[in-house]
Amino acid sequence: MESTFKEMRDGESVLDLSPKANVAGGVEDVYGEDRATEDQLVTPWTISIASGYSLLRDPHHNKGLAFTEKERDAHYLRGLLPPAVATQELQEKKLMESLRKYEVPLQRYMAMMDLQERNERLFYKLLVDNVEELLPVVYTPTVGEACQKYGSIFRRPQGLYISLKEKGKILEVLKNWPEKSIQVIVVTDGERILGLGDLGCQGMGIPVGKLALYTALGGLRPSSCLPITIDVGTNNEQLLQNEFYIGLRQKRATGKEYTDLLHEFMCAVKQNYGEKVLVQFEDFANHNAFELLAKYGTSHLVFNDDIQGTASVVLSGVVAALKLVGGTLPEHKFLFLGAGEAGTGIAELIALEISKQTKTPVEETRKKIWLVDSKGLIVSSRKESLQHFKKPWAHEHEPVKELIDAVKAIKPTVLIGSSGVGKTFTKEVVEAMASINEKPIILALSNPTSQSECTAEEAYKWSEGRAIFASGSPFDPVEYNGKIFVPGQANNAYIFPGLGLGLIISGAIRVHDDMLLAASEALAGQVSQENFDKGLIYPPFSNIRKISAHIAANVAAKAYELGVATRLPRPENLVKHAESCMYSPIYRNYR
Ligand SMILES: NC(=O)C1=CN([C@@H]2O[C@H](COP(=O)(O)OP(=O)(O)OC[C@H]3O[C@@H](n4cnc5c(N)ncnc54)[C@H](OP(=O)(O)O)[C@@H]3O)[C@@H](O)[C@H]2O)C=CC1
Ligand SMILES: CC(=O)C(=O)O
Ligand SMILES: [Mg+2]
Repeated sequence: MESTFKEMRDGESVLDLSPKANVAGGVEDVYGEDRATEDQLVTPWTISIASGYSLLRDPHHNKGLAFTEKERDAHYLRGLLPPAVATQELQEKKLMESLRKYEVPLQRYMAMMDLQERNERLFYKLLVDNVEELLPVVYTPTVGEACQKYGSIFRRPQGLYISLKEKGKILEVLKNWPEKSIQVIVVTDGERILGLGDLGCQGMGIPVGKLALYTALGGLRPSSCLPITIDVGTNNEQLLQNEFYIGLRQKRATGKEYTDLLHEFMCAVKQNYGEKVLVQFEDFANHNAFELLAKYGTSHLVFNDDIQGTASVVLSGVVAALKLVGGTLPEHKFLFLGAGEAGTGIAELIALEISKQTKTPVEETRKKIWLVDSKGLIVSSRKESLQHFKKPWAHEHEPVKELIDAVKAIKPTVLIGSSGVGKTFTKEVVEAMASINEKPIILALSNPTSQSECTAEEAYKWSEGRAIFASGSPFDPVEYNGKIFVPGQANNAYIFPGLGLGLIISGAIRVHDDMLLAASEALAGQVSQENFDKGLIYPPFSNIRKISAHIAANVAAKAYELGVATRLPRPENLVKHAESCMYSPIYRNYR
């Protein structure tokens, strides 16, 4: 059965620039943030959606026990629900209580995914209101375990799967997706999922999780977000042998077969959604990631979260840390363990910022930054055999094999872990940093928690409480010598939701490095004295929607300044505008 009813829906309206809806025809504008396009201002929203039993099974519109008596009458729900009517707040309380009873994180993840499938608004209400508690459930570290076990826990498909079988038909596949006005795509090919390696098709947990954050943290509409996994096979033998594996059972396609499929995908995306859809590359292996970004960066609105988002968040953390450790950015010296996407991406953005501050060529400012890969310190004698993204970091120095020797030789003030290998910041390494620096900055970025270069407790204990520490996955506060130390989370989740929102509200058609710097500056500007007093270099995630609005505003302002914004005229107050565009998960009233 189908009924026609009017609601103020989070349709194509949210990110349009038209004035607030005051729609004739009685649509209930109960929530201030609802917006409407100009068309809708003329024609009242009247949409036909399922009613009765099907309405209860439609996650976009289902409200469970929160359907009012009137709604139960109007939409054929009588008898399909028990008599009690609950508020969204009561539903939220009940769900949080039951989530907290699960002892196994993966059970919490599955409960959250079930909720997303059952009642989307309630899912986002929980996530927005309990972000610090639920981020580790829907995101790192638990999403890592979920991807590893994705086949076993698979119930209903989420997102779009594009495999080699769909070669030549990708446009048709995109058209199968039920939502038409897509604004952000997060796509992976599953080859480097967090620090867990090649998880093939099971990497889908990552685009799904990242896009949940786009909505909860950045206010993008759920219906405008599309998670995609491109399946070209996997080289993970364990998965290939696993009877529950959900992907293609073959080794990864490479070379022309791979690039042709990706090219067909990128062309189909532009053809189907236009040039203003943001494509976020996520967790590709570095041998493809840099090339894809370079190849499509000039023709599409693309962003690589691991290279660019991470760079922006880490630069922000380091700039904020200067308030605690003193000195200017150009006065600091950086050493990385890991010279891949994250490591070289961060290094390049720091070098760019120093270059802007000192008006020195970036070739010069790079000399303050050193990287160690699996073969040791990157030095000029290795230049010939290095991958292209490492070459700019091959400075004059004698070969050094071990990290500890590199720390002693380079004497960095900032040590950044981006290797994907856990426990590599040993006691000796942290002690060496603490002997060189009064307040060493130590960032263990690798995810999930098992791959963190060291724990928060180790960083504080081994540095005798002097380290300024942050990590990619969250750690609890640590008590050391009677003092509580609160570690921050240096994760690109601070940046991509706000950056994406800024690109969308300005209608940007390209991503530019200056936007990453603008995002970074906005984030650093949100760290309060109270945060600094606790040793934090990032603001708490509980303020993330406000933080995202500031990031979005800075990014949009840069887009207008660079002439790549297409939404005109430019709103005067971009922060307010960003806030007013954000999706609210509060239930709508139906009539
Ligand atoms: N906190 C955050 O927001 C983010 C965290 N990350 C995390 O960073 C990690 C790396 O990601 P990414 O840069 O994309 O991965 P890449 O594969 O691109 O790079 C990994 C780098 O680490 C080096 N490496 C591997 N093993 C060792 C070792 N034992 N000793 C020294 N170096 C080693 C590799 O060396 P070689 O080149 O010689 O193989 C390579 O240079 C992952 O765990 C990921 O989860 C990534 C993005 C964001
Ligand atoms: C956080 C993230 O993007 C990663 O670990 O890959
Ligand atoms: Mg990533």
